[in-house]
Amino acid sequence: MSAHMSLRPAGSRDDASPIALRDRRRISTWLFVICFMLIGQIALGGYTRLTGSGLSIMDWRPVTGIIPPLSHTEWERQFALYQTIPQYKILHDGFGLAGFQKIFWAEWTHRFWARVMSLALLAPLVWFAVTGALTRGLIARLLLYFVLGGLQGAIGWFMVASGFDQNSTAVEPVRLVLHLGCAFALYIAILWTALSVRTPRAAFIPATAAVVRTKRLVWCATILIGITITAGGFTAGTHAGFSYNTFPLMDGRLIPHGYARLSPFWLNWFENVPAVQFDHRLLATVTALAIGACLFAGLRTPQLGKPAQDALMLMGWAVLIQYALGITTLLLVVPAWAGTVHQTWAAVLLTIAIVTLHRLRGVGRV
Ligand code: HEM
Repeated sequence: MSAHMSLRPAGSRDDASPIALRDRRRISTWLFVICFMLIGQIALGGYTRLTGSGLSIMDWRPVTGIIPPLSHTEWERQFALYQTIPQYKILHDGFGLAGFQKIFWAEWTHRFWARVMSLALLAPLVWFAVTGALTRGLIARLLLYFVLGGLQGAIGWFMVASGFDQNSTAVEPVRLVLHLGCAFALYIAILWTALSVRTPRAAFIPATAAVVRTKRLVWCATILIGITITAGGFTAGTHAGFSYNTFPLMDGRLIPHGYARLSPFWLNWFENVPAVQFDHRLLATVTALAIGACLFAGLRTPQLGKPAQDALMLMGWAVLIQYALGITTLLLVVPAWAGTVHQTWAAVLLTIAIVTLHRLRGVGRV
């Protein structure tokens, strides 16, 4: 927050925002909590997928589904349903009711957390709206996020349903990526709103050539993070992390044998395991280099100001950690903990990139 704003008494309105300062703090803190909960949900989603738990609840009851089985008969009914799908026979055959309950609770917790989040968004939204703390524009935007959250639940079900098919033992990779991509898109939107409510007035940064170049680089790096995350979704969806468990070579070669096995060529990027894994490695490397370029340009440009430079430094550390987590996941052949941390840290890296872009909003703006 700028010194200009902090000099104003609590409850006063800043020129750039019709919302009172005290309310802005409360509203943005609430939205940051939602963001934090969303990162938790991304982690839970990763854990559910990596433990093979995602197909354990075979019906979709958005409201009453909050109640887990309460009797032995109901547990048996749910288990019997699960035993009819191919995944049970291939992945979990003979694991008994206790084994089923374990995977059930993972999926149930993922769905439960989604319901808790929707309440955590709706209840304060109604309160803030009724007490006049929100502008009409913000109410409309937050209601839209609520609806999109519901849609995300429906997309989740659309993904899960693809795993019940008689010919499949897992969900369709494209649907997995859709579910993951929409989660990240909604997360970015809520985070951006939270940041903008907290700091409606962007700090002025002179639009020198070096500043403009750095901002463009940060945009490129952020888009690359998004593309690498999508490629990570296909890596997870096709189970590509379970082969070629060496780095940097894949089966002794830089570009794996059989990269272009499928025809038409573009199909390899989505369905061909060696190509999918190679692409994710390559994109991750290009992303890390792009962030390195942002740092190189940004740290030599004092006009950017300390907040933007600090964010750039964090981005550098975050991508190094993410790269190392990716290699760890691969070399250890995707244990649930490593895959979950790798997926969750992708959200942290994206968060830092969005915060950096937000701090660069004021380039050329007086
Ligand atoms: C900027 C760097 C990176 C980003 C943003 C990133 C992002 C992601 C994401 C989001 C996923 C999970 C997608 C999902 O669960 O649906 C994933 C999966 C994966 N990534 Fe990365 N990744 C990066 C670097 C790397 C590197 C360097 C490697 C290894 C060389 C790697 C190996 C893997 C593997 C093996 C999986 C599949 C794990 C599984 O089945 O759960 N990643 N990545």
